[in-house]
Parts: sequence; C-alpha cells; structure tokens
Amino acid sequence: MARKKFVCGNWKMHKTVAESVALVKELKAALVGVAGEVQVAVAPPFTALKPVADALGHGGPIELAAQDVHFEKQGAFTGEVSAPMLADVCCGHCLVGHSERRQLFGETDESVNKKVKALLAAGILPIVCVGETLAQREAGETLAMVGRQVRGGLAGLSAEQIGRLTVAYEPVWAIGTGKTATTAQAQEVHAAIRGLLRELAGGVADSVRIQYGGSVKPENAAELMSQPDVDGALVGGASLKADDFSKIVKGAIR
Ligand SMILES: O=C(CO)COP(=O)(O)O
Repeated sequence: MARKKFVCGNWKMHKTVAESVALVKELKAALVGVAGEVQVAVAPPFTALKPVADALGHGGPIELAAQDVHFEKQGAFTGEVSAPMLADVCCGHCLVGHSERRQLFGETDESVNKKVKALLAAGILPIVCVGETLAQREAGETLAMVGRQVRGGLAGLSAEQIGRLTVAYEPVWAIGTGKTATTAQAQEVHAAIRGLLRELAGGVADSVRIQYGGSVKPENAAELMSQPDVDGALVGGASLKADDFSKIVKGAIR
C-alpha cells in the first residue's frame, strides 16, 4: 500500500521568533510544488508556534507540530502546555516521547500513553518517538526495547486511533552524533514496528507512517526513505537550514 512520505523538522530548543518566521518563509519558497507530494511539518519551540502558524497560513503545504504536550487539559501545572492550547495555535501534530524527553526529563511509556490520548482527544496527530540506546543495541535488545515503547505508548488505543498517529524510530545513538543507522538496520526495526502495529491494529498498520530519525542529512535521506517501511524522516539539526531541509524533503520523492 502506498503511504505518502512524511518529513518533519524538529527544531528542538533553537530559534527566536524572528529566526523561526524567517526560516519558514525560506522553506515555503524552497518547497513550492513539492510539498503536495510529501507531507511536511515543522516543530518550532513553543514560543514560536503562533507566529510560525501565522507565517505558514491555514491549510498551507507546510504543517505545524509541537515538540511536547502535557496530558491534562488545564490546571495547576506550572510550565506546561496542554493539547487544547496547541490546537488553539493551529498545531496539527505533536511529538511525544522524544528520547531527549525520556532521558533528560523523566518521560515514561505511561506518560507517553497519556499524552497520545490527550492529543487525539484534541484532534492533534501524535508522532510517537521510540528508539534504543547504544548499550541496548549492543546487548541485542533493540527490538525488545522498541517493542516495549510501542506497546506502552499505544496501550488502550483503538485501531482507528492507531491509524491517526505516526511512529518515529530514532536510535538514540544516531541522534546528533553524525552516526546514521544503515538502511538495513533502519528497515529491520521499521518492519518489526509495522509487525507490532499489525498485531495491535490489524490492516490499519499498513497506512501508519513510520519515520526514521537520527542524523538524517541531504546525503543519506533519499536512500533511507527508499526502504519499504521507512515512510519519512524526523530531522533535527538539518531541519534548521532551509536548504538542507528542503533537499531532504525532495529526497522523499522517488
Ligand atoms: O532527534 C532528532 C529528531 O527528533 C534527530 O536529531 P538529528 O537529526 O540532529 O540527529
């Protein structure tokens, strides 16, 4: 089944409002005519979401994503942002369970699961991030680890709900290190994730996009995304430059 490729830029903790707006303006120009063939989103920091939404325009070819969310709708949760608040600034997507959140901020499969449910309830499409550390890969635990994260993050979801999300496989050892998984390593894990999605959601699994992330660059993007179960990319560092990111997006078109 043909799945439209989905490329998302995760800007992490980078860029002021002015820099964010300038980058999406450049991206819009660089991606004229391309974005229809590939789904494209950018995830700026919270402070830039509204100005970037305004610069992108509603229903434009580049969509807006947030990098995290809190699972409650509102309340005494200092520093947090809720799913309805993200919907209010036209966020269509939101990352959940990024490895930096898991490693540095105590994110667990249980909180990922609550966040996924909160996002779906607010009409926002989750991008659920999973991936093993180097120690886990070297111990032969990659598929077990990723399987646990997928099962935990998606626990209790219906097939219809699973059909609305994206999974991002990001091996922790490949993030920001310049080390990319080989196409064979990526395909192996992506196929295993798809098999697990099939167990959880039946035929819906064939329409779920599984992105690869971890040192994706213009030089390796097309080859990674040529794999049968690699349906796009979640791009960190290279998404901060319009030229690199637009080359990666173009690499998604066969
Ligand atoms: O964490 C990532 C995207 O979410 C990947 O980051 P890099 O592309 O900088 O390795």
